[in-house]
This record gives sequence, C-alpha cells and structure tokens, in this order.
Amino acid sequence: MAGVDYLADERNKAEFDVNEMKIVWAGSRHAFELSDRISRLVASDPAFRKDNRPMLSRKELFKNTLRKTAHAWKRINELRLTEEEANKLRFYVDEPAFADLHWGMFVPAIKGQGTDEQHQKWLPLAYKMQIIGCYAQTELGHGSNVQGLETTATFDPQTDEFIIHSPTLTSSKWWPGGLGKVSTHAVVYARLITDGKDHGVHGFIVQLRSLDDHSPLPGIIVGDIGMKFGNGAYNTMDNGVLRFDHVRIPRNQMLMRVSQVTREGKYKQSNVPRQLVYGTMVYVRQVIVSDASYALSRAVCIATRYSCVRRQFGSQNGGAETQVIDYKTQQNRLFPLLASAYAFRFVSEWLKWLYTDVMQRLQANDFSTLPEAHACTAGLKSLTTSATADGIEECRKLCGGHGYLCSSGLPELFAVYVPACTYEGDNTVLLLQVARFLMKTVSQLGSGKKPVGTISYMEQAEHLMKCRCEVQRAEDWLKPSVILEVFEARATRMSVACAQNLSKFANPEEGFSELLADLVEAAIAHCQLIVVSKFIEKLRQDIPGKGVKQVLGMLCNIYALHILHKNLGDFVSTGCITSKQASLANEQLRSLYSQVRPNAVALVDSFNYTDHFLGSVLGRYDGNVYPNLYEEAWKDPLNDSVVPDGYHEYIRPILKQQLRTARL
Ligand SMILES: CC/C=C\C/C=C\C/C=C\CCCC(=O)SCCNC(=O)CCNC(=O)[C@H](O)C(C)(C)COP(=O)(O)OP(=O)(O)OC[C@H]1O[C@@H](n2cnc3c(N)ncnc32)[C@H](O)[C@@H]1OP(=O)(O)O
Ligand SMILES: Cc1cc2nc3c(=O)[nH]c(=O)nc-3n(C[C@H](O)[C@H](O)[C@H](O)COP(=O)(O)OP(=O)(O)OC[C@H]3O[C@@H](n4cnc5c(N)ncnc54)[C@H](O)[C@@H]3O)c2cc1C
Repeated sequence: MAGVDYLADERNKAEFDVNEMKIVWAGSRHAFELSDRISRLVASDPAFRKDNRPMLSRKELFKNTLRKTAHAWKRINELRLTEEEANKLRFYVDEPAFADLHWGMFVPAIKGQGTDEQHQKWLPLAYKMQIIGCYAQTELGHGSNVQGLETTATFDPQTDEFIIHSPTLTSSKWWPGGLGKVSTHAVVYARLITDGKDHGVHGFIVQLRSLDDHSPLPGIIVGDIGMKFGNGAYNTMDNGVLRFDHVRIPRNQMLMRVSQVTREGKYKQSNVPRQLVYGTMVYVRQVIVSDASYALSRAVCIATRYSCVRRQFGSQNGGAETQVIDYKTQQNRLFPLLASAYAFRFVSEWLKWLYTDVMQRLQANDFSTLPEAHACTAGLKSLTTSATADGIEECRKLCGGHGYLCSSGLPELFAVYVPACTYEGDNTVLLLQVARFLMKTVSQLGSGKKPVGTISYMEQAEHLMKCRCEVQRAEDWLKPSVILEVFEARATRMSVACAQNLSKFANPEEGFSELLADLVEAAIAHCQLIVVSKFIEKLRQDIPGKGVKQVLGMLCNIYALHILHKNLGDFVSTGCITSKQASLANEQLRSLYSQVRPNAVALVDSFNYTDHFLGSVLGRYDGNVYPNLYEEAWKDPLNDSVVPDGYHEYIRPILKQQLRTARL
C-alpha cells in the first residue's frame, strides 16, 4: 500500500522536536538545508541508481562508477555548486571512486605541502579536473612504516631533475585509490637523495599517464591490484600498483613547503617540523572520524527502523507479537550504537575545529599544538572506525536473517567501510602513536610543562590517582562531573601504570615493545575520555528545541555508561569504581534504555537520510518492509527464468541417475 507510514506510531511517540534535532545532527541550519537539498537532488536522479551494484561484474561496476562520476561532475558544473555542495553531492552518490582521492588527498597534499608557486601552477588544473591525481605513498613492502619506503627521488644537478625509481619489487606503489586506471598524476612519496645523501621521505608531483590518450608515460608501469573484499563494495575503486624505471621530473615538482632542493642540489629545511610532510594524513584522519558517524548512523537507522517493524514471540490472545526493539537484549546492543553515532558526530565537529585551529596556528609559525592534533586525529580515527566497523556488523545481526541479504544494505556497507580500520593508518599503529604521546606527557608531569588541551586532565594526576567515585545510587551516574572524573581517573591510572612499567626497563624502546598491548589499552581509555568529554561539552551549549537537549543527555549517558560496562575490568582493577558502583551503573543503563525507547525512530529520522542513500529495504522510511523484500527477491537475475541455466547439463543428469539408482 503506497503512502502508508507503518512507523507512524513510533514517530508519534517521540518526546522531542525532530526538526530541531536534524539541525543539531547536521551542525547548523545552513548545513542541514544544504545537505537536505543535495541528498534529494541525488536521490531523484536515476543516473545515481545503486541497487544493482552487487550484481555487476568488476568491469561493469567500474565503468558504471566512471559514468556516475562523470555525471556528478557535469551536474556540479551545470548547477555551479560550491565546494561544500559538491562534496555533499559526492557523499550522497555513495560510491567510492577515484574522485575521492583526487579531492580528498591529491589536492590537499598540494595545498598543504606545496609552495605558493606550486599552488598557482597545479591547483587550477586540479580544480578543473584537467588533471586527476591520487596519493601514492604505500608500497608493497611498507605501508605503516612510512620511513621505510623504498622509492627513490635522486636529484640530477646536470639536468635539474629528479629521477624517480622503484629499486625493488617491494618498492612498487601498492594500494593508492584512483591510481589503477584513472589518475593522470600522483603525489608520490619517495626518499629524497641529493649528492648521495638520503634525506628521508618527501612528496613529488609525477605525471603518470598521457593527457592525450591516457597511456602510461615511458618508464611507468601501472595497473589495478585486483578484486577486494565483498561484491560491489570497494571494488568501484581502482586501487593501483605503480613502478618507476628512472622517470625524470623537473626539480620544481618536489613539494617544497617543508624543505627545498636548490638548483645546485643543496637540501634546505624550512623552519617547520618535518612531520608536516604527513599533514595530508592528519587532514584525512579528521575527515574519516566524521565519516564514521555517518556510516554508523546509517547502519543504526536501518537496524532501528527494522527492529520496530520486526515482531517475534509474545503474542497474547492472537494479538500482535512483540516488536523486537522491545527486548532489552536488542536495546542493549542497539542503543549504545545509536548513542555512539551521535557521540562520533559531536567529537568530529570538535576535531574539525581543532584541525582548523592548528592550521591557522601553522600559518603563524606556531607549531605547539601539532603533537596534540596528531594524537587526537590518530586516536579518534582508530577508535571511531573500529567501533563503526564492529557496529555495522552488529546492526546486520540485529536484523536477523534478512540483514544478510544485500537488499538490507548492510553487507555492502560493512564491506565498503571495514578497510577504514586499515587505511590512513592501521588502527593499532595509530593507537601506539597516542600511547607515545601519553607516555611523553606522563614523563613531563612535575617538570613545569603544563599538559594542555585534551590531555590537560593529567595536570590533576595526583588527585586522579587516588580519588574515589562518589556514586551511591543509580541516579548519581547521571552527573556529568561524576562520569568525567571516573573516565579521567581510569585514563590517568592506566597511563601512569604503563609509564611505571616502562621505567623498569633499561632500554625504553625495549620496554615499549614489551608493553605494546597495555599501551594500546591506555590509548583507548584516553580516546574514549575525549569522546565522552566532547559529548558533555556539547550538552553545555545552548541547544534549542523541545526535548532535544534532554534526549541527547540520555544518549550521552548511554554512551559513557555502556563504555564503562564494557570495560569494567579497567575501571574496577584501577580502583576507580567498586563492583557495587558498577552494578548501579548497569541499573541506570537499563533505565536509560527505557527512556530512549519511545524516541528511537525519531532519533534515526533526525539523520535525515533519504531511502536512496540508505539503500536498504529493511530501513525504508515508511517501514513497509515485507512486500518490498518479497518484490526485491524477484529482481535477482537467477529468477529471470523459472528453470535455471544449467538445468539440462547438471541437475537433470543427477535426477535421472537417482531415478536409475532408485529402480535398482
Ligand atoms: C574528503 C575525503 C577524504 C578522503 C577520502 C576518504 C577516504 C578514502 C579512502 C581511503 C584513503 C586511504 C589513503 C591512505 O591510506 S594514504 C596512506 C596512509 N598511510 C598511513 O597512514 C601510514 C601510517 N604511518 C604513519 O603515519 C607513520 O609512519 C607513523 C606511524 C606515524 C610513524 O611515523 P615516524 O616518522 O616513524 O614517526 P615516529 O618516529 O613514530 O614519530 C616521530 C615524531 O613525529 C610525530 N608524528 C608522527 N606522525 C605525525 C603527524 N602526522 N603529524 C604530526 N606529528 C607526527 C610523532 O608523534 C613523533 O613525535 P615525538 O614528539 O614523539 O618525536
Ligand atoms: C582500501 C584501501 C585503500 C587505500 N588507499 C591508499 C591510498 O590511496 N594511498 C596510499 O598510499 N595507501 C593506501 N592504502 C594503504 C594503507 O594506507 C595501508 O594499508 C595502511 O597504512 C596499513 O599499512 P600496511 O598495509 O603496511 O599494514 P601493516 O603495517 O603491514 O600491518 C599488518 C599488521 O601489523 C601490525 N603492525 C604493523 N606495525 C606495527 C607496530 N609498529 N606495532 C604493532 N603492530 C604493528 C598492524 O597492526 C597489522 O595488524 C589503502 C589501503 C586500503 C586497504
């Protein structure tokens, strides 16, 4: 029945103003209106259809992506979209493509590491897509260890050129998105060698393919690295392999903001930290945190709506069965994910602010906040992508058997999302960067150097090492000051314990290696504290709209108490809380689930996702799941004929043979 809203009752239960919540989720009224307009534009354009993706072969899939990307670019130009609008359009098209890397990494790498002159030359070409670029850093033999890259860029003073070379098989560039079949150019990371001296890894703009016929330039071998996890999914992207055989580029194609090579071949470093060479990664990690909130919210939206539609058991006198969302087990799995989606949204807003602030400081040669920005982007990228990948899979299970169908949208979402735990820095490797930052901070306590920003809580280390949680009743867990102190105490105690254990080793690096697992846990505790504290900070702001702040308060408490519940070992073993207080936290959590329950559908409606973007029969806005699921099944190519291809070759002979055997 078209037009019936099967979730209307759920929507009527909401205790807050959904329209105001949509604005909170989007970040501002402007952001909401823009996002709403662009999502509808994409959803109404048949060229952006995506429901056939799992059925396509790799070649068809890739060509389809090329077609969509070209169409998107056409629309962006026809409609004269701003950069913000164009980014949203690509987001709602929802198909990983070479353009993500062009806009997301190639352009930012040139902007961040290029000189003014290089900006003038390359950015206009890139902005008009007259060249298409990728970010070629990872190699077959090294990804995490950037300092271990092998590709060389050797300066030739005779010709004023660099010679880019892949000396070994393991030095082949391997993974860059957009490289395999599309990019005309790349920012290539290679060891800079002048006068026989190795100056470490630097970025170079290298042309890979002819701008006339797209063939690889002399000395370049380039191709796609092959099928990846899942059908459809990330296979729309041409992750590539690239080898150089003494390819020459002009000297002015080394990105020279951080360091320069003169005409004479002299290596000079600007008065900026060498880590700025890694600046594009910091930028993208911050974007990835924001994307985590979108990916998780999408899965949660599907699982929440479907959990209201789906009924199992509990029928009384022939009445309706129980909606599965009313089972406390379902709530205990789903509502923390709903809360996490909101928590990640708010922490990513803050991270974007932090990143912008660091960039402004860099312009003024103030590098003081760079280490914190690195630790926060690395740690939050790791925390949010791991939680999101696990959360999407949990949402699939929350949808029972139907969640396993591609038409649920969840298998593809998981397959597309899960590499986020690896790309832009393996999540464990990134947490170890946070751990280094924490150990450095602890070692400086009492030295007069004040910990600032997200680590400023360590200034109270003396208090946090011995404080006792004051919770006596379940409601005490609703006090933000109580939650903050407990999370700060846990993070401090775990870091200090690691530092104390490290100090027992004569060689600190050996100690670090031995304690890696504990260090990762301390880093997670610190990152979880950041997420909790930014949620609490958000709630201190003026948030208009009936009931909006109240329901966000519930989500904030669910996020914090669920983390506490899942990590009780940490909280109890460090003496931050007692086991009695742990059970009071659990009691409060159950009560919060009951409070959130009537608001669940409205909370996912607040994401304002179109059915096109969700791409899920189970998550449809109108909740009309069964007829559509039924109809969807018949669209499968296997159902094109009643008797399948292969019947005569393979099924019939078996059946006949069985008949003969039966007669014997
Ligand atoms: C708009 C849309 C955007 C994009 C589209 C989104 C998604 C597209 C999909 C996929 C894109 C994926 C792209 C990629 O994967 S690109 C490749 C990414 N590769 C990595 O992330 C590699 C990870 N490894 C590293 O980053 C580094 O090797 C390292 C682990 C950080 C170690 O570096 P190293 O030089 O050896 O440093 P250390 O000796 O450990 O530290 C020295 C010193 O430097 C500090 N440091 C390290 N990194 C940074 C940084 N980025 N910024 C600032 N400072 C940094 C470190 O803390 C240490 O400081 P000390 O004070 O302790 O000396
Ligand atoms: C879909 C996708 C897209 C990508 N796009 C790009 C791109 O556009 N451009 C680009 O340059 N690269 C890209 N990459 C590469 C990506 O950045 C790397 O794969 C990533 O940085 C991880 O590095 P690795 O593969 O070397 O992992 P490895 O470092 O080999 O990790 C293997 C295991 O070793 C562990 N490990 C490694 N080092 C340590 C350590 N020091 N301590 C403890 N444990 C450790 C890791 O935790 C992991 O479990 C992409 C990758 C994927 C999957």
